[in-house]
Amino acid sequence: MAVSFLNYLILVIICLFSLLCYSCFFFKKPKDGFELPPSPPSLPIIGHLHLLLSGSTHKALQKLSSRYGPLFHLNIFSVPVIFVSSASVAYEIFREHDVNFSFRGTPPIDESLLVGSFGFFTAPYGDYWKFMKKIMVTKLLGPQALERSRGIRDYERERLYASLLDKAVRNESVEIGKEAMKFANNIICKMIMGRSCENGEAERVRDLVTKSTALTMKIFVANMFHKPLKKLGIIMFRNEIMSVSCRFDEVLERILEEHEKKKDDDQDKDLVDVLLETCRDETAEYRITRNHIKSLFVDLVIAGSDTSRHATQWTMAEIINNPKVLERLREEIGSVVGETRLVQETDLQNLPYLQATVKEGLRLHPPGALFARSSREGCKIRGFYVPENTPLVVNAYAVMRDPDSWENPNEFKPERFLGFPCSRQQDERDHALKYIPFGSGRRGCPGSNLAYIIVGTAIGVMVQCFDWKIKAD
Ligand code: HEM
Repeated sequence: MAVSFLNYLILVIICLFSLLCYSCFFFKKPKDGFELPPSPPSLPIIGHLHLLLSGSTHKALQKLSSRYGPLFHLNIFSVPVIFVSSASVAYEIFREHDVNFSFRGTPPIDESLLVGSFGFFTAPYGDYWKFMKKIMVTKLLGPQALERSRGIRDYERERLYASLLDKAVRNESVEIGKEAMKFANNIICKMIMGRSCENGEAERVRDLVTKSTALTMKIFVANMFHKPLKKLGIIMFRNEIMSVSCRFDEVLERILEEHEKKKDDDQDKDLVDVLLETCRDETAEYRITRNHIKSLFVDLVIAGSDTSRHATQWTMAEIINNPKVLERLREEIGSVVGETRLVQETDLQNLPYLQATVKEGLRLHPPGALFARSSREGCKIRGFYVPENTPLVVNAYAVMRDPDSWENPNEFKPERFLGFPCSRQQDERDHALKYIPFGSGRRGCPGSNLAYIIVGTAIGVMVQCFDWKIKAD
């Protein structure tokens, strides 16, 4: 459905482009002596656009990389986009050009709370990003902040167990994705806005996260084409994106007002309280507005909920299809936790095989299979030229299935993450470079520790307490 709509839209764009002189959209020519990375033959006007329209873009791009190498480019109309598909090229970029690629390009719709210009995700690497990252780590995602919010996750873990038990007793089928989404979303909402989440707001937010996730492809397309199309006065998918943004705005305005009504001497401050204080503080290192707070909230729930859902769902599917893995997980949990209590997040450090299983699930099925950056300045990679302001997409799916880096890359083998008998540190370093489900460098995911806890405990509970069988359609 989404693809046919896209096809229609692409046709409209092609017509527009053929009517207009598009030479003004051409990127600067490569610097003397250096060429762009290799590229497949392209079609007139649309360039390689058709290659990106398959259902599984990351797989289509992986195929192209086996033909054109780990660093190649595609032209979308006349805009070159660079693609990275091997651990060694990704390593070169994150180690030698990390600052230059710590940008994500300009957002398609400035005023939107969804990937707009107030957001953290889209913020250029600079003062605002550094200021918000510090608050995010100290108040939400760093080790001490995670320790303070453990009670929230314990409560949600019990609720997950109760919900699964209820269905099991009634012999009902379970949609793992739905349960995992609810679990992750409740945790993230409560960690950010504390009690306000209890008045049914979490459900409304979850519904909006689902709508935003469904918009992902359109946002990606809007992002790619907004530069040339803006010149024509066209902003793609504007109405749909703004409709979700406005609904987020309504929910979030209510939450902010509720926080403002709270007494000042309330010691129990959540992230929203801290950000509202910063908003009022005229001497703050960086002056933020209500829109910055709302956009950060939107970024965090979108970045954290659906990714955790995806990881839990796929890892459980692999476990159910690999009975030996399931058996070993049960044995490990049984020997560490026993049968009289529910597995909890403090157990995770003593459950290496469960941790390895989650890592392997993320390797084979990364929720962020493609993540995008943009070059601030022109630079040289592997002898090729990458012009300034050029989108660069890292294919984490291809990097983590690269046969040069992984033995039997398409097999689900959690054992590959179990300790390294000799020269441990060097092996661990090598692993870190080719294992990028959370990206890498300055703009790498700040929520990876929380994600491991959410996915690890959800899978722990599902494996410890229930038998699973795939329902035939
Ligand atoms: C399994 C779960 C998750 C996966 C696979 C994942 C993956 C990613 C990836 C691939 C990126 C882009 C990294 C890059 O450009 O190098 C990212 C960015 C980000 N993630 Fe996650 N993520 C997950 C969970 C979370 C959670 C739980 C949160 C917080 C609640 C979160 C917050 C963010 C933020 C704020 C960014 C933007 C970082 C920046 O631009 O500086 N993520 N994530």
